[in-house]
Parts: sequence; structure tokens; C-alpha cells
Amino acid sequence: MMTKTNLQQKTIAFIGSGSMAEAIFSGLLRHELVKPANVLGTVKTSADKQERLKKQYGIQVKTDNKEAVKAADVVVLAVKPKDAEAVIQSFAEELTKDKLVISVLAGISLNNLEAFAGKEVPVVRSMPNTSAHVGASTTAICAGSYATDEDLDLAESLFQVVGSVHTISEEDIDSFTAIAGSGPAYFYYFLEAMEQMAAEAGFPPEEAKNIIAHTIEGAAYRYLDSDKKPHELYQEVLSPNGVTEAAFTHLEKHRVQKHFLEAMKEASRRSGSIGD
Ligand SMILES: NC(=O)C1=CN([C@@H]2O[C@H](COP(=O)(O)OP(=O)(O)OC[C@H]3O[C@@H](n4cnc5c(N)ncnc54)[C@H](OP(=O)(O)O)[C@@H]3O)[C@@H](O)[C@H]2O)C=CC1
Ligand SMILES: O=C(O)[C@@H]1CCC=N1
Repeated sequence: MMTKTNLQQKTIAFIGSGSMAEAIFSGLLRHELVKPANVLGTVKTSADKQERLKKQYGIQVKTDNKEAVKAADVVVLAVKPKDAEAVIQSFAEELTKDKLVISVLAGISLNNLEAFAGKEVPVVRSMPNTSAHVGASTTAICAGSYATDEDLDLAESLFQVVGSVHTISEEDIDSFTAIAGSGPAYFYYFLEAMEQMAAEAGFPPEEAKNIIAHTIEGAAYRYLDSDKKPHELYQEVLSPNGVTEAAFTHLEKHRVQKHFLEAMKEASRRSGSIGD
């Protein structure tokens, strides 16, 4: 049985301190699993962000990736996928076999990440989602050729702080990304329409927010708790010739579910081709 890594002993550098990196390090700091002094972030240019992050979290924020990587035990790569090659190459000199690189980049394969590093370094590819901000990400991890079980454990420990973790095979990461990485956006898209409906009906915004959030929360709990299929769960709601049936008649006429499935397949295809 392997022991879980003590993150408190590690210095973690976030290369790219955008929305995904902030979601992760804010969770680590909130749970006191790392000390602010042991967290480094880098940005490209944003001086405003640099100041805000320093002030808000007490972490160091720099623009020098190489310096940050040099000081780190763990490097969390969180720039945009298009910047992966140039950014990794800019700090590759500082990478060693004892320095774990965890990538959160969509679409950049372990093979590519290792090739950009140009040497045998441990890499874990991950796919978190923005619910990490509230400790509720559903994250996938998969190990590169030089990553050990301890490296994978460390990545798991890190992501467990901000939610649940699934160790998967890399061949499944595109569909995982389409379902869980992009997933929060789909729900926000639907709840935007629910907000509009509530606003048109005259509900005060705060009350509407509560009604909508708890409706989604309740449906998620019921889905988790029940052995019933989604089809059975929504049939429970649909009274013959009733209210929900009126909505479903419209949804089915426009084949919304079919289009939604196709949309996720597009997302998965995009995840598979970003690195090309
Ligand atoms: N957003 C999401 O829901 C998810 C995103 N991801 C992945 O996370 C990664 C980051 O996405 P996200 O956080 O949304 O993006 P953001 O645009 O919010 O953040 C990107 C960050 O990278 C910084 N940056 C850009 N170039 C460099 C550079 N050369 N050196 C150092 N830092 C640099 C930017 O700095 P500056 O602030 O100065 O511009 C910014 O802080 C992507 O690869 C994405 O695929 C994965 C799962 C979910
Ligand atoms: O849209 C993207 O490319 C990233 C990956 C999953 C969520 N956001």
C-alpha cells in the first residue's frame, strides 16, 4: 500500500496562473496543504494579475518560468495548449528526473509533453475542471513513460484536494475532457436559460440563483443515489399531458439531446486534434 504524498514538503510552481491554476492553488492554500511561501506562480505579462495573486494568496508571482521551475519540486503546467512547446522548452534545462511535471493542458499528449522536455522527465497528464474553485473538480490523471507510482500518487493527492480523481488510460482522455473538463460549461449554459426564465417571471436574482442551484444539486444527488437510468428519472417527472411533457415535446422536436451528444463528440475530436 503506497502512502499519500505530503504536499506540505513540496514547492509547487504553477507555470501560467490563469483560471485553472488559480482554482487549484486556491484549493491547496485554503486547505493549508501547502504554505503560500511554497507556491510560485508565473504569468506572461499581466502585472495586475501578478499583484492581485500576491496580495490575495501571499504567493510569489513571477514572469520568469525558468526561475520558478528551478525552485520547484512539482511543476504544474497551466498555460494555453498552443504555448506548450515554447513554454516547456523555455524551462526544460531546469527539469530533472526528480521534478514532476503535471500538465493540465487539453489536447497535448504525454508523448508531446515528453518530447518538448527533450529528456526523460516524469510527466502526469491531467484534466481537471473549474469546479476545483469550490473543491468539486472531477479530475482525470494518467502517467507518462517516466512517471513512477509515487509521481502518480503525488498528482492524485494534489487533485484530491480540489475534488475527486480518476486514474485513466490516456486513450480515454479526449472523451473525459468532453464530458468532465468541458462539463461545467454545459450546465452553466442551461442555467443561463433558467436564469432568464426566472428573471422574466420576476424572481429576485438571489432567489432565482438559489432555486436554480438547488434544482441542479437535487437532480445530481438523486442521480447519484438511484440505480435508475436517466430516462427513468426524467420519466418520473413527466406527467402524461402535463407540464414537463410540454417542454420535452419541444426539446425532442428540435432533437436537443442528439445535438448535445454531437456537441460532446465535437469537443472530444477537438481534444484529440489540438496538438496536431
Ligand atoms: N478553463 C478550464 O475549464 C480548463 C482549462 N484547462 C487547461 O488549462 C490551461 C489553462 O487554461 P486557463 O486557465 O483557462 O487559461 P488562462 O488564459 O486563464 O490562463 C493562462 C495563463 O497562462 C499565462 N501564460 C501565457 N503564456 C505564458 C508564458 N509564456 N509563461 C508563463 N505564463 C504564461 C497567462 O498569463 P497572463 O495572465 O499574463 O496572460 C495566464 O495566466 C489550458 O491549457 C486548458 O486547456 C484544463 C481543464 C479545464
Ligand atoms: O475548452 C478547453 O479547451 C478547456 C479544456 C476543457 C475545458 N476547458
